[in-house]
Amino acid sequence: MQNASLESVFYSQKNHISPPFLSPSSSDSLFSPSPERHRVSVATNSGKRSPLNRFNNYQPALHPLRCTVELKQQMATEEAAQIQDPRIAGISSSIRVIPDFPKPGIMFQDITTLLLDPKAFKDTIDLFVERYKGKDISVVAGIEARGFIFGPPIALAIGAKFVPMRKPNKLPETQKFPYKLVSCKEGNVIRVYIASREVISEKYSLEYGTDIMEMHVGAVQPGERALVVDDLIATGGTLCAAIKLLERVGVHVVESACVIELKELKGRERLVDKSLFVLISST
Ligand SMILES: O=P(O)(O)OC[C@H]1O[C@H](OP(=O)(O)OP(=O)(O)O)[C@H](O)[C@@H]1O
Ligand SMILES: Nc1ncnc2[nH]cnc12
Repeated sequence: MQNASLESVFYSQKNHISPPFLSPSSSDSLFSPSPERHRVSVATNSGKRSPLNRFNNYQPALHPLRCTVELKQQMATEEAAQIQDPRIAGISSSIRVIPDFPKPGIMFQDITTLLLDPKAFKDTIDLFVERYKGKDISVVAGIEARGFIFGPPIALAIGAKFVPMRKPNKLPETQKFPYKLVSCKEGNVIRVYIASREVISEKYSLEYGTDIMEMHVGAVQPGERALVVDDLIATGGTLCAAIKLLERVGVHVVESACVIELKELKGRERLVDKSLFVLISST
């Protein structure tokens, strides 16, 4: 079997960059059980790295749920089949890492340098589009702020609408009927305030703080199939909040897609059985 040689391609790279990865725990029908599922092309890893790029310790992305004795053999086979796409090295080397931003101890993954590189940016969008085109996804939900950069071009290319998942108090709410007048027993008219149902919110925790995410309820319909897009998964709190918001209004989240995964923060574990696809994974 060609596993040995493929593994050596994987592990001998100086720039250990993980291949695109689909959580096998996904019960979704995004991909048919055909060989297409893990189709990728051979890695050359020839892209030049920026001196500021600290993504220097990559390894193949493994889903924690896969780490059982029973699945070891299957894992080895699947990992060997996940040959890197040559475009990923260029994308990885275009990302800058800023130490101690926004707080001491945080290695900030800055995708603005990826955006300055048209090839890396296009390759990033293309890799996602190739994965999601024809998968019956009607909603791409992008997370503020950096999900607003990657989400819209993916949505346009796959023929889906784009729904922004915003920071609090940014989405306009309908204020037309903030209350209704109701007669009570005594014949008095009282004012009953109605919570606006235009925007729903989820509070969540981050690597460096907490935040609230909001979505317009009417933007999506129950039963729609959504892809959640962001630049990066760290602790997974942000993606969890986005998935919760969509599921609260009856949307089926097919998968979440990020450019970067910070594996050491174990966000994938927090997603439990929700499928996650990333282009680049760091340890
Ligand atoms: O997996 P998590 O621990 O939840 O972190 C990931 C989130 O953190 C970053 O956004 P940030 O909250 O810094 O907001 P910004 O994009 O508006 O700067 C990043 O763009 C993700 O959205
Ligand atoms: N290290 C990091 N770099 C960029 N965005 C982040 N969001 C959470 N952690 C981050």
